[in-house]
Amino acid sequence: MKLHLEHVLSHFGRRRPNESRVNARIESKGWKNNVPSAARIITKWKPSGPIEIAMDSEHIEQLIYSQRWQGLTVMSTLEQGKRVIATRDFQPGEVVCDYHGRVVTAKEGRTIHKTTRLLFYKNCKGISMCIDAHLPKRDCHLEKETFGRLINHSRNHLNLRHRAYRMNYNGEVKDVILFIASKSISVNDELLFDYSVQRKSFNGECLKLCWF
Ligand SMILES: C[S@@+](CC[C@H](N)C(=O)[O-])C[C@H]1O[C@@H](n2cnc3c(N)ncnc32)[C@H](O)[C@@H]1O
Repeated sequence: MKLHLEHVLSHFGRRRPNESRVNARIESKGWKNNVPSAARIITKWKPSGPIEIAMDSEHIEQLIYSQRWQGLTVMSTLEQGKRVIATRDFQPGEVVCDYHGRVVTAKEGRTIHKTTRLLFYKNCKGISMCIDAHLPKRDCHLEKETFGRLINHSRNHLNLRHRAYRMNYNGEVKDVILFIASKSISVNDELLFDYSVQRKSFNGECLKLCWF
């Protein structure tokens, strides 16, 4: 029983599964005896293993591809526009969602348009790159607006950290930005990350922003 439990827990190392995923995993293994219930496995689950392991996870790959990240909803307020709100708890270290868009060089990113919804990062070779998420929907999931591009900024109250990883995505090795919970996130908490810009960034343009 313990071995089965540990096996399933490690399979879902960085993202809490739902019951149907746990049951599918158990079924795929063909176990007949000493099988813990899906509910027990989910209760025992906590983020485990190096985050790099999540990159080999079919579970995370499917969530990125389908954008069916559960546990999140979008709400709007007049002052802050759209905001991404948690509808379930997330534990520190859990993958919450990704920043989804077209991967371009940072140079290209700076020339396309000067709006927000561009996330600049360095890839594993140290090259400056950019995820361009200005389009609300991507070819790969036309019916879904992605969550990552709607997450607001906070330096002092952030609950997500973001980092670029390489992973197999739709048959290719690609850069993917994952948002990981940096602290416990409770139901109704707004998701927030640090955009890594300062009030004086962009020649002081941010000084004028009331939300900054
Ligand atoms: C990536 S979008 C985030 C989603 C955005 N709220 C929306 O309605 O689409 C970035 C824009 O959101 C707004 N924003 C970001 N963080 C904010 C905050 N802490 N308070 C108010 N507005 C914020 C700014 O207008 C910023 O240009």
